[in-house]
Amino acid sequence: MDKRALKLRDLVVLTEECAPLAEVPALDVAAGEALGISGPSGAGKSSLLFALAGLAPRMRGSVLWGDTDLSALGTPARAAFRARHIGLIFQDHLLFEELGALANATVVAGFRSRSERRALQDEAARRLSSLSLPDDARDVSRFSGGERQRVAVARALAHRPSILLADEPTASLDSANAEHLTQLLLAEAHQAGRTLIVVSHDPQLLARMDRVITMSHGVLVNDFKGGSQ
Ligand SMILES: Nc1ncnc2c1ncn2[C@@H]1O[C@H](COP(=O)(O)OP(=O)(O)OP(=O)(O)O)[C@@H](O)[C@H]1O
Repeated sequence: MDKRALKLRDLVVLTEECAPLAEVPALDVAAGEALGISGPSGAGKSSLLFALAGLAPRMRGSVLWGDTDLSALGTPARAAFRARHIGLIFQDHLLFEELGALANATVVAGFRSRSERRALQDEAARRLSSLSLPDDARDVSRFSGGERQRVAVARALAHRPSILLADEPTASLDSANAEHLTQLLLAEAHQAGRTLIVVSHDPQLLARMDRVITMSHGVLVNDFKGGSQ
């Protein structure tokens, strides 16, 4: 796995109609760092996270992951970069309801060669098992909220991405499961070297990040060092 630092310069995330959603003049995140994004509802946190994944409707400025500037890529190249380098945990999971856990966890297989697909399948199965999810044939539509969350986590990690982006990952979890997921995410950053960026309202999760930035009214207003454990 290669490691990817993030460098944002003069970033403005825009709607289709070119209205500003989030602005970040400059931000640097080291490879393997755990960054939290906090701020009130509607502050532009998810819009920023989507831009970091190359999913913003429009953007100006640069989003450099290592030497790749996402803002300079067209839609297919962004999708290919995402499939190879980014693991995404969405706020509402965004699973394919009619598919099982393993099929959901291997959705990027279409971007892979045959030999890579084998490795992806193996890693997805290993992740599902370590998250205590049986590899059964049930559609995920029949899964509980906590099980769905764990499928989303397995999917984000199955292709061994260098970048892990999570939107409110602990929002629907009880405190024990939230703590378990927090530990898992931090281990992915500090032990595996994945660059971790998490949007959250959860003060316990944010307190564990290496650094937290705060968004307000679509603008980055604060950037401070936290105390991860
Ligand atoms: N594609 C879009 N077109 C128009 N407006 C949008 C679009 N995406 C987001 N918005 C608006 O931009 C604002 C910021 O949304 P965003 O989801 O980034 O906020 P947030 O800080 O993540 O909020 P929350 O904490 O409630 O999830 C909101 O008012 C939202 O309705």
